[in-house]
Parts: sequence; C-alpha cells; structure tokens
Amino acid sequence: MQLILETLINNHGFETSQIKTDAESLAHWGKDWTKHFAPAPSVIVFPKSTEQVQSVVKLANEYGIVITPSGGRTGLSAGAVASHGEIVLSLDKMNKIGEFFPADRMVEIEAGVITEQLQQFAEDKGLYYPVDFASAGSSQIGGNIGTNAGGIKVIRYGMTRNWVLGLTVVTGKGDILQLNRGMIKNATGYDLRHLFIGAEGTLGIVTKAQIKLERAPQDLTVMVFGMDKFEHVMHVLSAFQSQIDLTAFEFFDDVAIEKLMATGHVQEPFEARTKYYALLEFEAPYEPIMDKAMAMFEQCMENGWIVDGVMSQNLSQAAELWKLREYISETISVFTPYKNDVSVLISYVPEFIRDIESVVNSNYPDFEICWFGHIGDGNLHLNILKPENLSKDEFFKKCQSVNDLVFATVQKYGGSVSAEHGVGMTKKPYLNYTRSESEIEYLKALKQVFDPNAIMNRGKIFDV
Ligand SMILES: O=C(O)CC[C@@H](O)C(=O)O
Ligand SMILES: [Zn+2]
Repeated sequence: MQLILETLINNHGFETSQIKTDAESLAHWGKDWTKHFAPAPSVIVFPKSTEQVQSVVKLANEYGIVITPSGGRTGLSAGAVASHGEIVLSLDKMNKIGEFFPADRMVEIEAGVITEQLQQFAEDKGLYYPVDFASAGSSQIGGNIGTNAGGIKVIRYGMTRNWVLGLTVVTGKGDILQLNRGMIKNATGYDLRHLFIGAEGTLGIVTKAQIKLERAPQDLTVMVFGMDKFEHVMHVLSAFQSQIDLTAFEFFDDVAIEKLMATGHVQEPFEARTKYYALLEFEAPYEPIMDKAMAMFEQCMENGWIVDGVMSQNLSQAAELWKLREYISETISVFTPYKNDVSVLISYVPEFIRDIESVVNSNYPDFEICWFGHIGDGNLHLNILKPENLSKDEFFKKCQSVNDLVFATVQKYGGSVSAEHGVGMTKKPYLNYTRSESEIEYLKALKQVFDPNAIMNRGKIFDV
C-alpha cells in the first residue's frame, strides 16, 4: 500500500492532503448509513480529476487491491462500506459544476457534486432538478447514479437514470470512456451509459455526468389525508390520478407519525390519529386544477376513504407538510431499524401488502413495524424497529431469518428486493429473488469485461 501511495504522490500529482490513513478518517469514510458492517479500509484517497482517478484504478489493478468508490455515503444497503482493507476512493474533491448548455437544458458536473448543490444551480437558472429525497443535503450525484436513486418525485419524473444524458467513467480496467456525451439522440448501438447507472461502482467509477434539467414546477400544492384502511390509500391514489398529474404520492402509518410527534419537530396534521396517512402533491397554477382537487377530495370523503384532510395554502405550509414524510427515516434511525425497500407493480400493491402484513405479523409479533414509502410507484419501505432490550446482532439475525418469507412474497408478485436503495451487501444474499440465475450470469460476464481483476467494489451486488 505504501508503494501505491508514494507513486500517487511522486508520479500522479497527489498532495499529502489527498490521502488519509488516520483511524478517524478510516472509520468516517469507510462506511455509509448502514449499521451492519464495521468499516476497515486501508486508506482514503481524494482524487481531483478523472486522470487521478484513473491512476488509482491502474495501481489497484497492478497490486490487486480493491477500490470502494465513495460519495455522500448516505446509502442504506452498505454499497459504500469498505470492511476488507480496501482503498476508499472519495469523490469529495470533485464537486465542481461545469459548463451549462441552456439550449440543451443540460449541465456538466463532477460526480462529487451534492444533490442539493445541483438543485440550487438549476433553480438559479430558472430550471429544476427533480430527483429529490431527504438526504439531498449530503448525497452526491455520483452515488445517486451508482444506485439509480429514486426518492419522492419518481411518480412524475422517474429515477436518476432519466436525468443522465452522459457520463465520464473510469472502467475497472482503467480506461476513460465518454458515454453518450450529453446527446438526446444517439442511435449507435449499445448505450453503455445505462450499464453504469445502478452498477453501484462495480464496473468502474463515474467521475463526471451530463445532467438534464427540467422546467420548474409551478405553485406546488400539498394535501395530507388521514385514512383508516390501506385499500383506501390506493383508492385515493387512483381517484386523484384519474384527474390530476401528481408530482408525488407518499404514504406512512401511525407508527411513523407516533415517532415523528415524539421528536417535537413536526406538527400533528389532524386532531385525531388515523392508521394511515397519504401525502400528495401537484402543480396548481390554474383555478380549474384546484377545483378538480377539491372536488376529488370531497368525493373521497363521501366514499368514506378519507377521514380527515389538510391542504397547503402556500409554499411554506407545503414544506411543513412534507416534513411529515421526509423526517421519517432519520427519526426512526435511533431504533436501529432493519430495512426493507421492496417494490411491485402498483396494480399488485393492495394484495402484496396484505400478504406481507400477514408474514410480518406472524413472524415479528413482538417487534414494532413502521410502514411508509413511495406507494404511488409501488415502492414500500418496511422498517422493523429494534426493541431496546435486544442486541443489534440478535435483532438483525432474527430479521434475516424472516427475510426469505418476505422476499418469497416479493418474488410471488414479480417484484424487487431493492426498489431504490441498491443491493450493496445487505440485499446481496437475496438478489436471486428478483434476478434469475441466467440473468445473474450475464451480469457477472459484464463485470468481467469492465473489471477483469474484480477490483471495483468487490463483494457488492453479487460475489464474483
Ligand atoms: O429509511 C428508509 O427505509 C427509507 C429512506 C428513504 O428512501 C425514504 O424514502 O425516506
Ligand atoms: Zn425512499
């Protein structure tokens, strides 16, 4: 390792401040937001250019050392955890926003740009970057690309993949590739850009991206509803969708609201609690849209689907209501939750929830369960909360023993064991519930092409 570090300094322009080996740094950059694995990398390097990234990759190949690419480390599947003496390659120092192409509504950025930084840039240009989630203040675009991050606006704007017009990557072999160069139309065969989106850094490292921006939404209005039954949540979703283009449709349950209220940071939406809550958002720049929304709300009340409801009157009220949904993940993190991030077709959601509910109720009778998610996209976050008197290891073991039943249910509906958080290490043992054996063989063959020595984020997604 010492030889690698000396070569980086002597031959590739690394300054000593771009290399960290102290215990505190190893612990900090060696992990993401998951709590399953202890970090144990050998070194953290902070390249400042694609060429410096390339030099690290070439040396890692030469010496057979694994690289863990590292962004904002807000991941929830241990995709950015380095627990086996890896070189952590942090993109923290590659955080510049480059050229803006107004006619293309496109901007070139480095992979270490923070999601919020890009959102702010877009806003300054009168535009919008629509991929959004609670960790936007620290997640990096490179990491978002690595997991094809989703979030709270997918129902209208899709996942990160939809916004990536081009990528610069260093492959696991050490080649620099420019993929698609920002074009909208380019029918010249395989689009390798899409292989790197969602690859979790297992094929190479994304160093730059060309990102599409969107027209800014107008007069966003938020409604929150309280409901007694889960099927009513789905009725309300399809009722509103039949009339209005929603920009979000989220749900959460009474456990989530109870934990949120205990923090004192969020206001109770209604006088009386209900079992389920839905938050929906839409653009309402014209009266007729608002009239439609109000009419639909009244109809849902009459049908007995909605027990209580509230609507934002301005943007700050809308932001206040969003806290009800956006603060959930961080609020429950103190309970060391065991996380599931599953999805099925929206059409199957009601039946799927019924099945999953019976699996978890009979297998976790003593555990508190928090249900929430992007139910408008068929994506459910199922968080099992650790009882205080149980050790973390015992708790995770117990949860893992139920996983096969949970994922068999996902498989029954042709769903995904990871809707938006990625596979990383925590979902690796369950990949076969979503991907067939022959599909996984193709994935492995692709990995072999881009990263023949398996130095890129080894141990993530699947074992090579
Ligand atoms: O903590 C979770 O399970 C989900 C986190 C995030 O994807 C969210 O939707 O808030
Ligand atoms: Zn989510």
